[in-house]
Amino acid sequence: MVAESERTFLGLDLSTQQLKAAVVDNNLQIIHEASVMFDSDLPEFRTHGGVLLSKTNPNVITAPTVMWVKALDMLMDKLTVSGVDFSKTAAVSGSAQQHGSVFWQKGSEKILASLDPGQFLHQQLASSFTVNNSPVWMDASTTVQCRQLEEAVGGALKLAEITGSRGYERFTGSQIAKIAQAKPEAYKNSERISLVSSFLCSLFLGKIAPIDISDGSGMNLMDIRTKQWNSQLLEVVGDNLDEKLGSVVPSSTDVGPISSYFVERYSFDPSCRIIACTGDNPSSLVGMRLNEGWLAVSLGTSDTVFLWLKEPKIVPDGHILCNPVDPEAYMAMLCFKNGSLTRERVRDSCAESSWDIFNQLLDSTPRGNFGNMGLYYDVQEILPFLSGDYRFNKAGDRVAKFTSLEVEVRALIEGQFIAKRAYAEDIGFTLGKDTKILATGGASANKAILQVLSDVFNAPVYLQEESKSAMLGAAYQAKHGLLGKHSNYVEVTSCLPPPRLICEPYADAAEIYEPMVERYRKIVSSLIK
Ligand SMILES: O=C(CO)[C@@H](O)[C@H](O)CF
Repeated sequence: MVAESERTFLGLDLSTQQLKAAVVDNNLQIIHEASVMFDSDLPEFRTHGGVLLSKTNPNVITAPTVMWVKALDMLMDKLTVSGVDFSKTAAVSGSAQQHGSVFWQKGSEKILASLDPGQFLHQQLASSFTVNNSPVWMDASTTVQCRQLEEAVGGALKLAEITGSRGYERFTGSQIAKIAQAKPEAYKNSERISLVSSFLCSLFLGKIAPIDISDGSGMNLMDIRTKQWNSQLLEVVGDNLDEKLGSVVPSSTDVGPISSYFVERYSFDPSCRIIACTGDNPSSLVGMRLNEGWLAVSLGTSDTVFLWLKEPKIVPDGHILCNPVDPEAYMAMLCFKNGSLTRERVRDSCAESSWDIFNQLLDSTPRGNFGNMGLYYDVQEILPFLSGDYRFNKAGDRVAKFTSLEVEVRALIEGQFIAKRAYAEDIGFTLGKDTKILATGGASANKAILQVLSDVFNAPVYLQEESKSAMLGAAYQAKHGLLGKHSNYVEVTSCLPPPRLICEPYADAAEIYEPMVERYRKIVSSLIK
């Protein structure tokens, strides 16, 4: 057994474009990192952005399962060469792209349990999959199967109420249903079906690992309240699916000792424990150390709002997942497709493509923007389901353009954050005096934008420096899971520096933005109908 002060934790993130890992010390400080980029480090698989695009159907998007296995072989060698002493690793956990699925060939569990430490994993597992190219989250070819799942339980809202989301093409239930319908032999010969996260866990465990409740919430198959598979939905998807999926476990579950393969090949201590792996978004919540009362806003190409919820409220286009650190709580994900690309479009058209000019224009207009409001969508938005630009003046009339560049810039930023607040409140987030906002993602470097975020939510905004929140969340989860039930995730991560306070709301923020949120809701309902 490794001494507490000496022990380390290994966290991995099997994302769309790469497999990366961090080794952290007992104080959760990174001491080693490595990554394998699928496209450039494994060119023999000929992926683009880590995936394969079908030549016949642009909606069919997969990834070679064995590529992920070979990437782990390479990653472990990179970590070994960089001097990692795996004998000190007390626990391992991982995160992975959500919704993807891995179909294990009959007999593969026996192979996993008796791997030869003298050979690479990929050499021994090359024939262990009935579906060689795993469906991944970018696939959009399962609309028929989405409707089948919705009809099975009484409609889209009912499916959302049971599983946390209405039917989505990328969700695993529809993907498995498509395999069962289009490749019945492959489905029949699959002894187990994993998510990408539980597949990664299986490689370290030396047997098929259970699906965790948080990533399991992204399948349209699991009841998020009972944490059990919904039998009506499993029946619609395929025969004996419950046996193929196995039972789910809480996300910080210690699922067993590390496989002897890793002990003998990489000198892990046999006492090293494997903690359940989970989806990249739940793992990001862990890595951001999100807690009750906090709301995280990831400002990237698309914007994502992460919420910690005590109880779920269902909105037709939000995602409710079981919480990865507190199995009695929930988390929500609200995805807004029109994020940084739309901010850049307005920057280019109003501010000569300069963020400095953009920020000057933003700072030169008052909070509330003289009563003007705007909604800007370059691509079909999810929340709300709209595309195009919509501008409204103080009188509430829709106008083709605003009177000044400054008004346009502020209308964009206020409109984006007012939408986020409206949907966060709709899904059950209660804004109060203890509310704190955690900003992350590329645009969180812009303080002028964060000030508007703070004013709209009437809450202080903190900055999450770390951009690798999913991978670090896995490393933190490894320690949290090892310490087991007695451990409190807040205490486990209390050794880390607190997020940095960036800005606080102006005193008039509440009186200005509360009416604007209500006005936003009225505008959207008038546009949607
Ligand atoms: O589909 C998603 C979440 O629902 C994506 O964030 C994937 O998890 C990215 F890998």
